[in-house]
This record gives sequence, C-alpha cells and structure tokens, in this order.
Amino acid sequence: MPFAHRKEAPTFEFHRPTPGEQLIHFEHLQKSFGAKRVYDDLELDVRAGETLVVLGGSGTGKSVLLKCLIGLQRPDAGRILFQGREVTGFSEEEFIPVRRHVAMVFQGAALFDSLSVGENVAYPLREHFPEMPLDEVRQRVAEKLALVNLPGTERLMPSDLSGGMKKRVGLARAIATDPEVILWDEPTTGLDPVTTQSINSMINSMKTKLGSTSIVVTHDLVSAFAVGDRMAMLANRRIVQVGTRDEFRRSTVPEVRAFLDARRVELEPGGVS
Ligand SMILES: Nc1ncnc2c1ncn2[C@@H]1O[C@H](COP(=O)(O)OP(=O)(O)OP(=O)(O)O)[C@@H](O)[C@H]1O
Repeated sequence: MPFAHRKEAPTFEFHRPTPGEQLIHFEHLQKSFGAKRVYDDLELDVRAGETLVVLGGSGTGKSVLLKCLIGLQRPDAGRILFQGREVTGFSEEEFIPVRRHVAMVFQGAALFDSLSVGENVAYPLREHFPEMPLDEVRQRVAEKLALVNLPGTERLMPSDLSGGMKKRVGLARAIATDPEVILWDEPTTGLDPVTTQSINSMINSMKTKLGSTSIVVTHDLVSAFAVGDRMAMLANRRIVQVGTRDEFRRSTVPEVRAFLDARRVELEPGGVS
C-alpha cells in the first residue's frame, strides 16, 4: 500500500486542554450543495472532555458537520476554530496534522478490505509517523485492538468480521494516533441491541480511559441518552437547542419535542393505539 511521504508536514499545535474549556467553535456556518441549503447560520461549541451528541433527522447535515471539522467538506461561509485557532481556510496539506488530533469513525467502518485488521489499524500510524519503528507500530496496534476488546485479531481479514467487530476495528484505527477528539458518524446504525450497547460502552470508555472529547452524530435516541453529556439538535438548517440530557427530556423547543416524541412512539410501540 503506497503512502504519500511528506517532507515537512505543516504543524498544528494542539495543547492538552483543561476539561470543560471551549475546544471547538462553529461560528455562523453556512453550507449549501447547489440549491440545497444545509446550514444557514450554525453556531455550536464543543467542550474538552465531553461527549456531545448531535441529533437530527436524515439529511439535516449531521455528517457534513463532522466532515467540515476535518476538512473533508468546506463551509461556504463562517468559521471553525480549534482552541481559538481558525482552521476554516486550511489547505488539504494543513488539515493532515489536524486529522492526527481529530479522528473520525466512519459510518460503515470503511476498512480497507484487502488489508488485514492489523494493517488497517497500523495505516494512520504509517501515514502520520512514517519513521515509527515497526516494533512500536505493532505494539500500538496490539494496544488499540485490546482497548476495543479485540486482542490478537491482527491477522484476520475484514471479511472474517461481523458488523460490530468491523466498527470496533474502525475505532481502533481512528484512535491509533491517540487523537484528542473522536468524531463518531452514526456509530450504532444498523447494529443489534447487544452490539449497540457495546459500542455505547466503547464511546463512554474512550472518555474515561483516554480523556477524549467525542462528537457523536446519530438519530438513535437510546444511544444518544446513553452517551451524551450534552446534546445539540440540528433542524431547519441550524442548531435549535443545546443542553444536558435532562434539559432535552424537558425541552419545549418544537423541533426537539417533535423529534423526541416521534421516537418515543417508535421505542414504545405498545403505547400507540
Ligand atoms: N458531497 C455531497 N454532494 C451533494 N450533496 C451532499 C453531499 N454531501 C451531503 N450532501 C447533502 O447534504 C445534506 C446533509 O447530508 P448529511 O450526510 O450531513 O446528512 P445527515 O444528517 O448525516 O443524514 P443521515 O442521518 O441520513 O446520514 C443531504 O441532503 C445530503 O444529500
């Protein structure tokens, strides 16, 4: 597998934050795809050490928000700040070191099918730290696989794995570089309840074991309430409410109420008659 070796990677200094400090700030974000406006004027803060859940219906722009953070999508207007430093205008090259600190766990795990589990997890290490000795790469891979409860699976191929195992390998790969921020794109979509619970525990243990900050985008309310310290609701092209779980449960914001009530019916089918 070829790797692009960069002579002098641009630097992006990320200082270990104090828990609770403002880490990421989305300011007046606007984004459209052709005639489709996704954000009009989106404002959102993420605090160090928290798990922030972004809720919203299908196609409201949850994934695009994560992609804007790491430069896979570009906002049309507005700013994104990391620890006060604006990254909105960063080039593709400048975003590379940002992605060492901010890693995304993609919706479908997105493993390389032709690479073994071990090679998949090693991939970002070889990309970001081409000089890292092989022994250290192996040790880090083993450590991350153990952390996601898949010790000793280095030699397996993605085709040998269940959906839940693939998600966990995707997580091990995302955390290989010890990122401070983990972005989770629909981590529990399409998984059975037991696997969903194990992914929720995984999200919580990344916070307690690694002290990571997480942004989780989902429309799975059970998962949202299991992992979220705070929640943000994306609707009508903006964030309509940000608050704690309790503030959300008691919310009178119409878009939030409608979202929660619709899913309560889904969760308790016996209640509808
Ligand atoms: N590369 C793209 N080109 C054109 N339109 C796009 C692109 N990426 C996203 N969109 C559109 O932007 C809107 C928001 O997409 P996004 O994937 O963020 O939604 P989402 O809230 O994550 O939805 P879901 O829960 O269904 O994954 C959608 O209407 C989508 O079709």
